[in-house]
This record gives sequence, structure tokens and C-alpha cells, in this order.
Amino acid sequence: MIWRAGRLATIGYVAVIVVGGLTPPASAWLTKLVIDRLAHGSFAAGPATGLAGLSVATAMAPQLTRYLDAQIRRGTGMIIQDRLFSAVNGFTGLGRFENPRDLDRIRMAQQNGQAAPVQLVSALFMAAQGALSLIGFVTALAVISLPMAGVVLLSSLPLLLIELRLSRRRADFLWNTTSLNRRQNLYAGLMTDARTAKEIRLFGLGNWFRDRLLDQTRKINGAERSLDRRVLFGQGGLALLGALVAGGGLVWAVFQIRNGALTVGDIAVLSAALTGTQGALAGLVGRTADGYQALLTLRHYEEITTAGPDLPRAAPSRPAPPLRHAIEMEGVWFRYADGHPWVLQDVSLTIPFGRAIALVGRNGSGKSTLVKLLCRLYDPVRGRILWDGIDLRQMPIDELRARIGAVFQDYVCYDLTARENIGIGDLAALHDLDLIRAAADRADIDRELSALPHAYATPLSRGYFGEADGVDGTALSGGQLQRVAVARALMRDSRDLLILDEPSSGLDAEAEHRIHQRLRAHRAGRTSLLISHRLGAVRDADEIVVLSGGRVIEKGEHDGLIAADGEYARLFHLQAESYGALRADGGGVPRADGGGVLPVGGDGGLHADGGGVLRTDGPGTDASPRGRENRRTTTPSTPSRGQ
Ligand SMILES: Nc1ncnc2c1ncn2[C@@H]1O[C@H](COP(=O)(O)OP(=O)(O)OP(=O)(O)O)[C@@H](O)[C@H]1O
Repeated sequence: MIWRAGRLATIGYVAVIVVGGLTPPASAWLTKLVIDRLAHGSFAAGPATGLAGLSVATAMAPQLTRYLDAQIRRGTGMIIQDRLFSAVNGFTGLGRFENPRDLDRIRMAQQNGQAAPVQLVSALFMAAQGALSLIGFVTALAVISLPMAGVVLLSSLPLLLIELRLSRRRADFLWNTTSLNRRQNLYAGLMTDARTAKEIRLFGLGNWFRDRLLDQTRKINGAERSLDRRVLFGQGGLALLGALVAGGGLVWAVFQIRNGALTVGDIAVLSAALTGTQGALAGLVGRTADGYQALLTLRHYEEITTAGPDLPRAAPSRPAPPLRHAIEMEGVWFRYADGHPWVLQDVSLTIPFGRAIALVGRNGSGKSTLVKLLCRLYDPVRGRILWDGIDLRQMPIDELRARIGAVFQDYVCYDLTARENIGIGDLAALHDLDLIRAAADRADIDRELSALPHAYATPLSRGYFGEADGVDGTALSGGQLQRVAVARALMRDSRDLLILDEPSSGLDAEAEHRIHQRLRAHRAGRTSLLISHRLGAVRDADEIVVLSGGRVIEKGEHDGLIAADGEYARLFHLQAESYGALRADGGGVPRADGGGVLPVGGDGGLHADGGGVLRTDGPGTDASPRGRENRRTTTPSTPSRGQ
């Protein structure tokens, strides 16, 4: 990786390391020569010039090392980011993004993975440099005194063991504190996010979150303190041992010079060698330990980049064909994790080609989960989903997804321009403003976007764009953003399946009416799945499927379901009642014959068929018990379940 990041820089780095490693022992030896020659009254110009050259190299080495190190770090950082995010984008399902351990691993890989390869290689190079210096010094020392060299080498063993142990503890500390860091980031993010600022201020949560943040920080600090103590005792003990060896060696040398066994010049080599050997040893061991720690950190990066697909493809592999017949769910069971409750239980349903299917049910009944399975964001635990008879698991996921347009319940507004926010629904058409405007028009948002200060070039974000970017961002209302998300999905309206999960939950009555009118016209003859709690919006679907507790409990057309007087009819009437008015004359009653209508705007709302109208806005409104009674009498008295 380092080699790929920059060959010249790598070669330069190695050269600097070799020179840097040999310089200290060479300097010590040249110093000895200078002293000895001067002591004997001879000329020492040669060694002195060598010394001068070496001091130039010593002065330049750190600057060069820093420069080359940064060069390599930038190059490898790029490669690491590329590999890491390619791997993350290769996680085709959602499971890994919901697993805290996997998320920690991704975060570790992202935070430390970039530095780790350079850390590892620079540790190796520096260790090699330390080794070169060590060899030089020990050789010099051995020339003067073999036992002394042996003592110095032996004293390095505890150093090596303790440093390796400490580096494992450092790596453990990093891993063990990732969940604390995760929560620390969470609370810090909550306190600085514009989206949470309102509630935090209104509910007075600021200090409560700050205390939680500080609690995490305290725990991290505690773990770090205990690590620091170990380092203090470990490295303190080593320093003491080193000082004892060096001090003892010097005292021994002074006695040897008095006895005439060593020259005055020897003491220069000896003192440089004693401290130099200790330094080189500490460098060698320390850098080896750093490299070891970097390796332990890289393990997380490796685990992410080699994790393989989270949703494996089943054999034999089949291309995803254009939909011609139907999408079928056969006995699908699903839960989010082992031990969690079943969210879908034995669900079988068919979405025939060209038909508009609606999915309704109470909160938590599994509607959005079913949508996620259709997009293959998860695989069924049991059962299968067929696309024209082919199991979704056999198709390349991107081919399948290219055939689907969807607006999810938890839609996203990206910190991008209005044009991009819609255009990313079909990247190939990102620059086709006419297409984008047509989609916006179908989602009933074109007028508002055209009126923005920079029209479609206006960023839909105030947090990331400002004067410095030469263009001011803006914020849209919740309902407007939802229509932007619908427009994004409609960029793919020529695709085989259109999924609309609560596309109008945040819209005002008029906007909701208009968008449903447009969607209804748009869905005609197309394969689509609409989820909505506004039952008036789904009534003219070709088939309405009712989910309850993860099971399909009813299926059929609106009229049939109302006539069956089951769960759908109950929810429909309940909702109708909540509008607070029922017409006593039968015209305003959600009728068993399918005439029931919820008007949502001044233009008569959804009363497509002119049948019974439940009005919120005009004459005929009747919230009287008589009106309600009347409704009851118009529903069949012998309910039968659709399914
Ligand atoms: N990512 C998840 N991990 C674990 N459980 C989940 C997850 N998403 C949903 N659930 C659980 O699955 C069940 C069904 O959720 P789902 O979102 O499918 O319901 P829904 O019918 O769409 O509800 P709503 O009408 O409120 O949108 C719920 O009990 C929910 O707690």
C-alpha cells in the first residue's frame, strides 16, 4: 500500500532511515578518532570533516523524514479511504449498520485505519533505524568491552517484553473505549444538531445530555488513567534499569582508564554507546511495539474490508428481468435478529404486474419491514420473495434495485441543492433539469422550488452552505421536503415497481389531496405498492392488504373489505369518525357499497365517485350520534374476514 502510495517517497524514506540509523554510531566513532588523534598530537582533519558531514545529515534527517512521512500518509490515507468506503458501500443490506459492534469496527477502521498503515511502516522503518544504530553501537561497545556489550544487550530483554505488553494494552484500550466514544459522539452530536436544537431547548435537555457526555468522558479518562499508570510503572522501571546500566558502565570505564586499559577517546565512544544503545534499544522496542499496536488496529480495518457480502447471492445466479407477471411473497417470516420477536409471520401476497396494491395496518404491524424485504435490504428468515418466479436472492442486488423506485417513510433530505436532491433518484438524469422538474411537478413541489432564491440550484441546507460558498442555502418545511422525496422516487417512474411508504404523512390536506390525485393518475397501469394510514388515499387501489401483528389478515378491494366489516372497515370507520362528522342522510356515510369518502380539501377531497361523503369543511357535516348510528346501520351485520 505504501509502495503504491508513492514509490519515490518510499525510496527516499528508506534512504533517510538508513542514513539516520548509521549516523549516531558513526559520529561516536569519529569523535573517538578526533579525541585520540588530538591526544596524540596528530592532525584530525579527516574525522573532523566526516563529523561535520554527519551533523549536516543529522540536522536534515528529521525534516526530510517528516516531509516524506506526510507524503506517504496522504497517499495511503487515500487508498485506505477508498478501500474502506468501497467495502462499506458493498454492504448491501442494513443489518451491519444496525449492529453496534459492526458500527464500532467501521468507526475504528475509519478513525485509526488511515493512520495505522503509515504508523506500522514508519514504526518498522524506525525500528530498522534503531536496529542499525544498535548494531553500530554494540559493535563499537564490543570493540571496547565484550562483557559490557553483553550486559547492555541483556538489559534490553525486559524492555522488549514490557513494551509489547503495553502496546497490546493500548490497542485493547482503543477497542474497549469505542462504545464509550460512540455514545460520547452521540451526545455531542445531539447537542450541536439543528434538528434536535428545538426540543433540547424546549425540554431543557442541554445539561442532561452534557452530564451524559461527561459521564462517558469520565469513564474514558478512567480507563486511560489506568493505562497511563501501567505505562508509568513499566517505562519508569525500564528507564531506571537503563540508567543503572549506563551509570555503572561509566564508573567501570573511569577505573579502566586509570588502569590504562582504555584510552580517553574510548570514553567518548563508551558514553555515546551506552546512552546511544539505550536510546536505540528504546527506539527499536518502542517502534516495534507501535507497529504491533498498529497491526492490532489494522485488524478492524481488515475485518471490514474483507467481511464479504452481508446478503449473499443464492445459486444459480439469475439476471433481474423486467417485471412481466408478478412479485410474490411466499410464506415469509422475518425478525430483525435471533431472539427478537417475529415481525412478519407467514406472509403471502402477490403484487401483480400493472396493479396498484395498498398495504394498511396499525403501527408496528410490519408494513415498512415488508417494503425493506421487497428492496432486499434484509432477507426473509423463512420463505421467499419471487420476482417473476425468480428468488430475489438469486439476482444481483443492484439490478433488482435499479428496477425499483421508492419513497421511504423515514425519507431523507440531503444537504444538496434542490436539483440534486431530486436528481439523485436517477443519477443518469442528474443534469437533466427538464426531467427533474417534471418529477417535481408530479410531486407537486415544482412551484415552490422554482420560487427559491436560486431556484433548483438552491441548497436545501442552511448548515453546510453560506456566504463563503457564494450561494445561500435554505430550509424547506417538513411537508415540502416530503414532496421533494416523492419527486426523487418519481425520477424512477419508468421502473418496474414504485413503492410509496407513507408519502403524504406530513402534508397539509390540500397538498395531500393533490399529491394523491397525481399519484393515483400516475400509478394507473403501473405496478405499485402504497402504504398509508389515510385510508381514503388507498381506497381505489386494485387490492388492499391488511397487516396485523405481522400477518396478512384481510385482502380485497375497498368495497369488499368494508362489506366484510373486518379490521379494515373498523379502521376506516374509526378514521372517518375522527374527522368529527357523519352525515345523517346517508350521503356522508362511509358506505358499505364503497361510496364512503374522506374529503380533504375545498374541492371535495377524495370523493371520486360522488358517493357518501364524510366532510370536514362544509354543509352536511353531522357529528351527531344519529349520524354515527346511521353509519353503523349501513355496514353489513355479518362480517366476514377478507383473509
Ligand atoms: N431496524 C429494526 N430493528 C429491530 N426492530 C425493528 C426495526 N425496524 C422495525 N422494527 C420492529 O418491527 C416492527 C414492525 O415495524 P415496521 O416499521 O415494519 O411497522 P409499520 O407497520 O411500518 O409501522 P408504522 O405504521 O408505525 O410505520 C416494530 O415492532 C418495530 O419495533
